[in-house]
Amino acid sequence: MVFAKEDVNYSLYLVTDSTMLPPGTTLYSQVEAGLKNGVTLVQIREKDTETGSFIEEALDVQKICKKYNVPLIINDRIDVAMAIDADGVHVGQQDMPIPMVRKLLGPSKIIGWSVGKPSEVETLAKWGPDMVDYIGVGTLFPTLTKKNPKKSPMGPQGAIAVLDALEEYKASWCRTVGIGGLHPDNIQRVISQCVATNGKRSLDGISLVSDIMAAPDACAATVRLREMIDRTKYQFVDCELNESFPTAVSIKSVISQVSSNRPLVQHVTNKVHQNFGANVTLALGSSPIMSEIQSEVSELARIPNASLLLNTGSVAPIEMLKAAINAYNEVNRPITFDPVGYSATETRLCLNNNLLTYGQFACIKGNSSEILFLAKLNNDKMKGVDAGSGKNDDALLARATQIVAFKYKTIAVCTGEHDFIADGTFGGECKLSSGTAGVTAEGLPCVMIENGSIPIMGDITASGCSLGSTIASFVGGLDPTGNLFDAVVGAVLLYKTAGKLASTRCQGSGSFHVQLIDALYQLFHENKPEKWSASLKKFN
Ligand SMILES: Cc1ncc(COP(=O)(O)OP(=O)(O)O)c(N)n1
Ligand SMILES: Cc1nc(C(=O)O)sc1CCOP(=O)(O)O
Ligand SMILES: [Mg+2]
Repeated sequence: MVFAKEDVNYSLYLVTDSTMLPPGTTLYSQVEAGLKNGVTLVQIREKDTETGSFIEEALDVQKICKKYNVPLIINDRIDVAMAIDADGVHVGQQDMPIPMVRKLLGPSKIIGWSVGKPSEVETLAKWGPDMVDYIGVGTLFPTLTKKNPKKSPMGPQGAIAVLDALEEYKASWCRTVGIGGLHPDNIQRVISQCVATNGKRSLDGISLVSDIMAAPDACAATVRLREMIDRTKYQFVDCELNESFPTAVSIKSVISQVSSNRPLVQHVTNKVHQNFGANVTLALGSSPIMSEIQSEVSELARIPNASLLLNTGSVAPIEMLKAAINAYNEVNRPITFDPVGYSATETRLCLNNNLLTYGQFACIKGNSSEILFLAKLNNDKMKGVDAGSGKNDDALLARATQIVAFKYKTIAVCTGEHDFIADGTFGGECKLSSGTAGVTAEGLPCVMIENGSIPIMGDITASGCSLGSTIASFVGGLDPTGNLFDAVVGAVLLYKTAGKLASTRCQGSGSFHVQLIDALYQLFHENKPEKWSASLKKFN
């Protein structure tokens, strides 16, 4: 049987490995369980099997695939693929060159190629549409399955670079599957985030080994994977993600929800911010906990209305930070991410990029330098952890905010004299192949908040960090019917109004600290957003 290439369904692509079979299972039982429950493509990959046995196994797997009308791909071994008339092969950068593979297999067979960087896309584009039919984009996340890996994990941002290259080199025929460390806890985020910058394509499928091959119940594992892949809504927080334009009424509602729900706001943050952040949180009717204890993050995340503020000025070990991200993502509780001093040092850059790859954030907040760098629009080394030197125009900052929101499918906040807030969540929509239907960063909802400059804000410690506390309180206090964008915008409007009010009441930076907490407390409990001095306008 020859499968028409355009009919190949890459959505759930099982790659076999008999070295990880649980007791009581076989290569065939795992493959059949997968095929029965939604696997759409199979690759036999048995790196430690002699040729004779490999052919026998391949023939038996082929029989099962035929029962389910699913194509069979052979890993590495073109000779075996020819010998059993398989539907195609998958080769990597160190295997037989693609043009030779195509010459041996002929035009109708499916050829897959491992791709880890844009330059390899340029090569396949030069070969043209008759060579590579799909690419395995990886290694996305760390995995123990592939022995002596030659590539370090690329994360969703690395996959985006590969998708962008496919668009740049106009390789429209080439399909894509993500591979490497894919499991139910990250599949939806991968489908949601791995979108070409032009919005015109996302991954065509999820390819994996251990989640099925090592599963004691491969049927249940496949059912769960299939359900995750087919879900077109990535509800990473239990509140509304639909597009909104915040109003005084909607922000009033947010504050009422925060006030009645009294969220627990776990601060993992720098020492300078801890005390002031706790007092800001209390002023906002919320309950702070400054815990960096790894063993309790799961319990804290499960407390009703829990919210995590992850400020990477913290000195907590990265294992604790990752455990916190996992814990809150696992229960769909919001994480506000503040990549303090994002690029000030190599250490911070590496840490922040590692964490950005590791989890889904409800909000990413930064000053203009951090946001510009995250958006790759400004490679200037930052001056310390304060905003970089030089004045950036509003259009540039708005665009940078939209780019960050799009890249991480989050609410992005850029703070400065004017604040910019962009919503890149797409209402939680996530789909294989079609990307964001051509919607790009520039098309994202973006608002600008003005309130005149408040120079004294820069004369106290933790003023920027404490906006993070405010955002984390607001997003944590939402009801399930509350709107995430409303909460973030409301938090920034309140914080800026309080800063302006405090600056008129204080005698200097010392009293400004106190006045800022008083102003936050007063404005929050009054809950009259229509009277706030900070103004909001649509930036696009
Ligand atoms: C779907 C898919 N993607 C990538 C690979 C890796 O292939 P390769 O780089 O050739 O490494 P080995 O699998 O041969 O170890 C794959 N097999 N399938
Ligand atoms: C076969 C393979 N190729 C990879 C690549 O990056 O090219 S990663 C990988 C193994 C993936 O196994 P698991 O789903 O168990 O993480
Ligand atoms: Mg190979």
